[in-house]
Amino acid sequence: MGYLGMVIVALVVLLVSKILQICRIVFWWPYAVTKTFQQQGIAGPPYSFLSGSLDELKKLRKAALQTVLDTKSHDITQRTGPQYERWSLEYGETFLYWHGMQPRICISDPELAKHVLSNKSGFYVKPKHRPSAEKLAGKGLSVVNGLEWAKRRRTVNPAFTIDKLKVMTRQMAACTISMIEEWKNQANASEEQGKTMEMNGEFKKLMADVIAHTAFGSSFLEGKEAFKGQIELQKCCAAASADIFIPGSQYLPTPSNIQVWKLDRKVKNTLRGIIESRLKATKSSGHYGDDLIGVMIEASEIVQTGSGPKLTTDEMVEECKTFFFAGHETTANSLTWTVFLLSVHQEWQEKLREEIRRECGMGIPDADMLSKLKMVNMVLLEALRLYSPVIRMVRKGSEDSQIGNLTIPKDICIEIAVIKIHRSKKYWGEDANEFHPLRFANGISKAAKHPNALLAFGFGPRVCIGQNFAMLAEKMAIALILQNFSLSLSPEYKHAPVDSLIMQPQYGLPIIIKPLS
Ligand code: HEM
Repeated sequence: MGYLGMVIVALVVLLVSKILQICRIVFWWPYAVTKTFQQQGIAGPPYSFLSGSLDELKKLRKAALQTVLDTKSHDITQRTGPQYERWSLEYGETFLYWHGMQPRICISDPELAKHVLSNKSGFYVKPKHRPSAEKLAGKGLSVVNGLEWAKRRRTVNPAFTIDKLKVMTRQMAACTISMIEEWKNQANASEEQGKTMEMNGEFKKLMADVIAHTAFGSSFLEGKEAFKGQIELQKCCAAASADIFIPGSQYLPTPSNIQVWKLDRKVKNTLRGIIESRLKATKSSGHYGDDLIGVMIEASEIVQTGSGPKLTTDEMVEECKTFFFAGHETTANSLTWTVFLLSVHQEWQEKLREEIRRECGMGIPDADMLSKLKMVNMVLLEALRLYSPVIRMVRKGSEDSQIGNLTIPKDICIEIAVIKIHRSKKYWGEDANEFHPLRFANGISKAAKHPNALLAFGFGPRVCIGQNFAMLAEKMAIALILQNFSLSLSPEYKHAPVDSLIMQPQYGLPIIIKPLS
């Protein structure tokens, strides 16, 4: 056989092995996975070629989006996670479905969730995001695994110490006061009795402001510019996440990819600019600053003395993106749902106002005063339970593993249905779908029949690093708002929570605000 013949044979062998590999993934793998779980008594919606269960999922979501719920009903799973209701009814509490080509075991038991999230044996890692989602969240703390994750967590942790949070509380107050002043101007200029404001938009602006100030200090204006780009990216990614993903398609110059590339470049360049000018300023002043980039630069400087983890400028850029991605929409929406609940349950609005006046008077609250607002805390937790911004968490076993009675082969994703755990009657009682903040009177671990039934901030080593920050920012906002305004739900409001990566009100939250004398 000549040289050309050998090349042709090699190419044919390569082609055949590739075809076999694709057939294995596309045909054999779904069959084998389904069989493995059937043998363990686990069923689920049937697998369709390439799209898995996504077509059915899309249909369920589309139908759910047409509905509007009763304002007083907090039983929202039918709208925000219709697949959980339908599939657990048809196939049982634990079921298998296909997120495209990716098999997912869906669990809704807090003990199983605890096992996965505590990750004691290091088995369960965060699965790789689709490339579009990676552009959004960055390749920062919330997505990396293993040693890289440990290094990032160690580096960013000092940004959330009590001392740093106290400094940040003052910035939170300043941002919230500027929002309140604007509301007062608008309410006073309004000829009606009370002014209608769309709260979800207001709280997104507020949280962008708070995070820009706490992350970038004096460079907050440039920071806000970067975040604007990231909000645009989020819209592109939310649209892409429901579609089938074809590996490699992210490199094709399609109009949506080109838009994502441009936005990503803009966000990164702006953040790089902020970090580089801070590096220069730090060299001349010797001060790092109390904000996130100050903390990260300080951590990188320690490196040069050889005793700590090094973070490059690009890694810092990724962490800034993560900080915004993980903290902005979550906190803004958590605040939105709290205000919604306080407008529906007027008696609680009164109770909180009394507590705020008692502990903080009419002055600007500080971190110590905020820590005394027990009832505000309970209401925030109940809002996080009923309207958890993060409705699911996903992990992947890097080895075969055992969860309860189930053997889960390596590479199968485990989806924790937070929304279902949060309203399980088995753990929360018959009033699981009702607003009852006093269930948290003795703390989170005593509120339900399982100490870890509240998973709004996750659990285990990867628990939300910003949870104290978020609770402080929310308490500050609630305290200042209730000191100054009474809130009632506008008749225009449509109760339509939607899962758009983060749970939010589909048509916003119009609230009538009346200044208090
Ligand atoms: C009410 C507001 C918030 C909610 C409900 C929330 C929820 C969560 C949840 C559920 C996780 C765990 C995800 C998982 O295990 O898969 C998480 C992780 C994370 N959160 Fe939050 N979060 C909030 C606010 C914030 C804020 C304000 C920040 C930053 C300022 C932040 C930064 C992060 C980061 C960096 C992670 C990843 C931690 C790691 O993987 O080590 N979050 N958050």
